[in-house]
Amino acid sequence: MIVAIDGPSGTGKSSTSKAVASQLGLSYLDTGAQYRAMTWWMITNGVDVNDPAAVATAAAKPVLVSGTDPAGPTITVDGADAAVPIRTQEVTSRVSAVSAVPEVRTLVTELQRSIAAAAVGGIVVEGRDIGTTVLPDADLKIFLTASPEARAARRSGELTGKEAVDVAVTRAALVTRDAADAGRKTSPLAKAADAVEVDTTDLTLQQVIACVVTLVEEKRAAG
Ligand SMILES: Nc1ncnc2c1ncn2[C@@H]1O[C@H](COP(=O)(O)OP(=O)(O)OP(=O)(O)O)[C@@H](O)[C@H]1O
Ligand SMILES: Nc1ccn([C@H]2C[C@H](O)[C@@H](COP(=O)(O)O)O2)c(=O)n1
Repeated sequence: MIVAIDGPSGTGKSSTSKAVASQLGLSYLDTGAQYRAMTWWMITNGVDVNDPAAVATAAAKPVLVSGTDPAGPTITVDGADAAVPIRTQEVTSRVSAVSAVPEVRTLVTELQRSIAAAAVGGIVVEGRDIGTTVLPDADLKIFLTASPEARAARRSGELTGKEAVDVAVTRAALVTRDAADAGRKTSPLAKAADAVEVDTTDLTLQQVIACVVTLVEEKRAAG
């Protein structure tokens, strides 16, 4: 059972995918974490992320390793734990530029396919182009959506103290990132023609998880 979950930022892909994978005994892959890890490596190694040729030349250098246990997914770069540094604002603001470079996408897509092929018990893979490009033969494809207002409110709720930013600022940042991800030439953020769209705006996370679990079980029963 291969489940592809795509959608814009903050629609609940990671939370839903991890919970669904845990409940159903499947592996879990966060492909956004891989693009973030690539971006972090570029920044750390002084590569100009706004220079696609420089990014393309460097893309094969970092060794990315993803752990696929949904109870504790991991990501390392050249053996170093990258789980925390890939979530900084600096990485978030630069990841769309790095992930738009075709050479980066070719390498990361190959890695994702090899991880999915090795997950003999099945896997939930979440990202932007999983149903359209990475795993077009996935058994089930889901495309999560939510209004920009709902997504910004969710994201702002995660930040406290010094980190806290205005909801309007969060909304503007995620709309800008979605536009870059949907507008790039190579495997943009898109809904596959055969994906089931789930609008999560007015659903709780538990309702979204239950909905996706039901869709997977229906697919298994049919299949
Ligand atoms: N249906 C929901 N209702 C309320 N909050 C939700 C819902 N789904 C997810 N959340 C919360 O919204 C935030 C973003 O969720 P999550 O990280 O799963 O989204 P995402 O689509 O993976 O985002 P990104 O693509 O930016 O990584 C989290 O704090 C999560 O707990
Ligand atoms: N399959 C994917 C997954 C992610 N990306 C890019 C675009 C996102 O802005 C960025 C970070 O993803 P997130 O951690 O927010 O899910 O990575 C992509 O191009 N393709």
